[in-house]
Amino acid sequence: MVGRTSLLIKDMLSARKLIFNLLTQINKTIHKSNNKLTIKMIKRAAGFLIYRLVSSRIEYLLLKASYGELHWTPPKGHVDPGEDDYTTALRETREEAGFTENDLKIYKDLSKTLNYNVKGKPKVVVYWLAELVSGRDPTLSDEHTDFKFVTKEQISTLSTYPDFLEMVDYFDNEIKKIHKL
Ligand SMILES: Nc1ncnc2c1ncn2[C@@H]1O[C@H](COP(=O)(O)OP(=O)(O)OP(=O)(O)OP(=O)(O)OC[C@H]2O[C@@H](n3cnc4c(N)ncnc43)[C@H](O)[C@@H]2O)[C@@H](O)[C@H]1O
Repeated sequence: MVGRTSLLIKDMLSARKLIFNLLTQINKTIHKSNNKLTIKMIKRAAGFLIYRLVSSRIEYLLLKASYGELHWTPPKGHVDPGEDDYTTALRETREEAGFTENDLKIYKDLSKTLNYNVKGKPKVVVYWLAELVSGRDPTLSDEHTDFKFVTKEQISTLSTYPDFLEMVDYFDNEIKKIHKL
């Protein structure tokens, strides 16, 4: 009896481990606290930190959301089921700013991933760096009411999230190397 019980417990533990691994693979996080397992869906989004050069000044594009806290972010949005991050970044940038690949020089090898919580749920956002080469202004959708091209210093008046500002710092240094500024 004792042997059968310990076998059963062993089976349950392996089953739990199997479920844990499977759920992790399908993009969920599992948190263990007070011996209880809770599962949180991870929201995933992708976009581009778009900059333009005006003489040798670097200016970044931010869009003002028409909902919620009316926050400012680069063009980005949720990854649809079956879509890869890069395709999402292109689609959302086209939908939110009207820019296609023809408007941009995309640095596919330069990307940053931000991890933060929205309403208690984890969110992952992948940004690639892209230069606006067409010189066009964005065409906004109804998700945004305004846009601004701002310098790195001015960004902190529109967004105060430390990880976002660190990312801008990182890209700013890369841009200076690319253009030998
Ligand atoms: N409150 C709301 N009311 C009505 N409709 C809504 C809504 N929120 C979303 N929607 C709908 O969802 C759609 C947007 O979807 P998408 O356009 O597909 O996705 P998104 O850009 O990732 O959404 P969002 O702007 O919410 O994301 P962010 O992480 O910047 O921002 C999400 C939150 O995280 C905060 N945040 C942003 N960056 C952060 C960071 N680095 N660290 C911590 N928090 C951050 C923001 O301030 C914001 O509070 C809209 O069309 C709208 O219909």
